[in-house]
Amino acid sequence: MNAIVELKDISISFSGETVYDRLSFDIRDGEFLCIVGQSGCGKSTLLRVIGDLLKVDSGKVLVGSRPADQAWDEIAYVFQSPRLLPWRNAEENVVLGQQLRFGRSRSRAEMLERARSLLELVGLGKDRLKMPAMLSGGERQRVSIARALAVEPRIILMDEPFSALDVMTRHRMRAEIVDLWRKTGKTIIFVTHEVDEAIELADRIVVLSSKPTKVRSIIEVPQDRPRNLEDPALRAMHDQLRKLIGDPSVH
Ligand SMILES: Nc1ncnc2c1ncn2[C@@H]1O[C@H](COP(=O)(O)OP(=O)(O)OP(=O)(O)O)[C@@H](O)[C@H]1O
Repeated sequence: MNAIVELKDISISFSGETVYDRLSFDIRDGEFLCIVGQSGCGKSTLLRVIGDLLKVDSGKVLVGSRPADQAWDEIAYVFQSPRLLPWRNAEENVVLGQQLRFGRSRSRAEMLERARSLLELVGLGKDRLKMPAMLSGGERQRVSIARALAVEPRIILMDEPFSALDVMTRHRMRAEIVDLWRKTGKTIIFVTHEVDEAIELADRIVVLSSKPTKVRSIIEVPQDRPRNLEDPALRAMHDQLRKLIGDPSVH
């Protein structure tokens, strides 16, 4: 499979402290990649580097074979908190994402139609006119996923998108994101501090070391989805990942 993101020997320091020390790995086109590692090892920073919100001190970041600063149109973000405008209803929030990306090159009617079909896709067809305050946490996060899809990225960067949700909703959202990933064929790069979440979702799991951060291991998860985390092979993977991460606060 072709690489859609290539990180080559990237190094970053903040105020003299090295975060990445020649970190390298590739992300495959269309894969669901999870990134795990100790708190503060640089998982979120990696998404900012791929999304060109942060420059590297040295090394190369290629997105779709282009330097990251020329590839912003390939990417959309879903953050831990949905970041919706409270005075715009669900569909207008999805329209706004498109206005910011496409400006006047796309008509309002087109943007509205796309917003509606994506809200339908994420299960909010009937809620499209609700204001964010009238939506549950999971529903708000679904709006932010629809907003990300609306700008037609090839890659969606997700930074612990379900960690603020209650346990039941979190489990449902995991199943939904796998379903959406299958339907849309996007590449998903998903940061999590929950080992089981990574095992449930990923094609591959990148385990980062603590700082100065390198790739400690890349683990393939070949099992069909939906996955039963009680499967002995997945239990063993869970233990292996926890050992590799080496942090008691990572579940
Ligand atoms: N703009 C910045 N200025 C200074 N230090 C920064 C900046 N951004 C990140 N860092 C530092 O870089 C390191 C990596 O941060 P990052 O948020 O990427 O970690 P993380 O693995 O996502 O952590 P967590 O799991 O706790 O969310 C941390 O030590 C953090 O303090």
